[in-house]
Amino acid sequence: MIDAGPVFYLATLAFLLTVSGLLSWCRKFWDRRSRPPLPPGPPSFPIVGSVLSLDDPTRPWLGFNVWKYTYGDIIYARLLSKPIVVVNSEEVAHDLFDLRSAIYSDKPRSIMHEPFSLDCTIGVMPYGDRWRLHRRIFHQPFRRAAVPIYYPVLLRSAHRMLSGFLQDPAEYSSHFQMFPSSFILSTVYDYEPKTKDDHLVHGILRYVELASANLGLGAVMVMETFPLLLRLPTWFPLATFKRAAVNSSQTFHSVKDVAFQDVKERMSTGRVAPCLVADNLNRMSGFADDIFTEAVKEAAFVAFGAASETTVGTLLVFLLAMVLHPEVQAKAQADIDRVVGKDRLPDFDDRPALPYVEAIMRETLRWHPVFPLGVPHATTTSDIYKGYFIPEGVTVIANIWQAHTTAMTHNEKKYPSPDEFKPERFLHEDGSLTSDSMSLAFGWGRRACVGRHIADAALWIAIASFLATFSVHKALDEHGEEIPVIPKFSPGLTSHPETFPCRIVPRFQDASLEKLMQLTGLVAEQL
Ligand code: HEM
Repeated sequence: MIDAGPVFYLATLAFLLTVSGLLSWCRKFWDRRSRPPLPPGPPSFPIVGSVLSLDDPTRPWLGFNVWKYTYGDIIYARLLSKPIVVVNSEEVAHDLFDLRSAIYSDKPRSIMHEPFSLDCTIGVMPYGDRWRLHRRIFHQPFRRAAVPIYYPVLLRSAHRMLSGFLQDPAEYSSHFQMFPSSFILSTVYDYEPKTKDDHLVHGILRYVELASANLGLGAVMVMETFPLLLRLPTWFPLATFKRAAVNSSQTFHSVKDVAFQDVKERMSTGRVAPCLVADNLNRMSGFADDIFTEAVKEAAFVAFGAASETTVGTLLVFLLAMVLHPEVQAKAQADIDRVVGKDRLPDFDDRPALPYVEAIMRETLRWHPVFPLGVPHATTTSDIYKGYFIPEGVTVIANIWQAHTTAMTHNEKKYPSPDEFKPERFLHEDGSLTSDSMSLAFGWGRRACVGRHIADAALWIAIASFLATFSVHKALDEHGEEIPVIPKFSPGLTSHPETFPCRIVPRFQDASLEKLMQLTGLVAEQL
């Protein structure tokens, strides 16, 4: 008779586990043998994956460029435990994200999203019905045809930014920051913040700071590797991360609810200009269900974060380029003076007559894109591309920076001398604009930036207004000598120039606030 004691059960369990382990290994082995190879890539080691092959893991795009010369335009690697596919050419990016968008429009999952309420933000939402709903909510107010409605708001926001430069030129970053804060809150909530200490700006910025301070690559990797850390109670001494998550999530929900409610109340008295919240609620004509209402609240809150860092970063790149290239600045200013004159400031009607200013904007987006690696996508199913196997669920990164810079290597005619700031590359010999509108900087396919039309209008008016009224020069030391500017860029998902010394000087006559008010038409309370 068989003794069915504990030893027997343990032995049977061990046997079954071994057999199932062997079967699963055999299946994986067979799958691997029967499918095409993965794209080539750097060696991968246990735990760290291919991280050691990157010279500077905080600026991975530089390492991806180096990989390109060995492994080509499509690379497979592992960053710690995350498998990634790096796309290193515009052609491959177009093939995958545009032409196969049904497969390449998902976003990588992370256990960090939900604790910080990032699961409510469209940019990292999985490809599916919830994302579609959010995308429609954004598309309605920010589609190309709707953007001219916001021209007055964009002009006002740009003019208020100019008054900031006049009053305190050294604080240029914070004036650039105020510009998107002002136009995005107007276009989303019909709300114009008066100062940078405004309660709504403050609340949203607080959330953005909390989330970005705690969601660095290192922290994410640690949490992904040891997910139990997320279960620590908030009172636990080492649970600072958990406390930050609770804090940021509370901020997210309370600020989004209050701001939304404010618009609804004003709508009931008919005092709301066109904006994301009102347009979407009007579209539902009183039939908005809870899911839709919540999605509008979330999308409205998220718009600020999406618009703010990208717009500020791009304007900082513009300012840096002007300091380094006074000849470009002077040429643009001569054009503006000729077309607009000195008695008024540029407006959107002047845009077609100012191709050189347009070319400066495109070159700014090309020279140093704020998303050097775009925003990563993921695959919904496996795929085979150019004979390589692309696994399901893999993170797919478009090396936008690479697509810009090494276009020289692959297409000498497109962006020769890519490190140089040359707006002329976007102009024909007769001075008219080429068809290259630098759409690359806004991503690809179904997940491409849904705010790109308003971003385009905002960047243009900010650049044109600045050049019309101010010049930026290198700062001077105590001997009157120019202080050299050595460009340094921040690491991270978004990258922008670190603060640099410069002198911003007015170029309009009687450079006073009164004169600026005359030129802009702003009244004292709007400054
Ligand atoms: C200089 C300005 C901007 C740049 C360079 C920029 C760039 C980008 C990029 C590269 C993406 C990711 C695309 C992808 O996943 O392939 C993105 C997504 C997005 N952008 Fe922008 N953006 C800018 C301004 C704005 C503005 C003003 C808004 C205003 C609402 C906005 C809203 C969004 C949203 C909601 C997404 C997520 C789209 C989705 O996942 O479906 N962006 N942007």
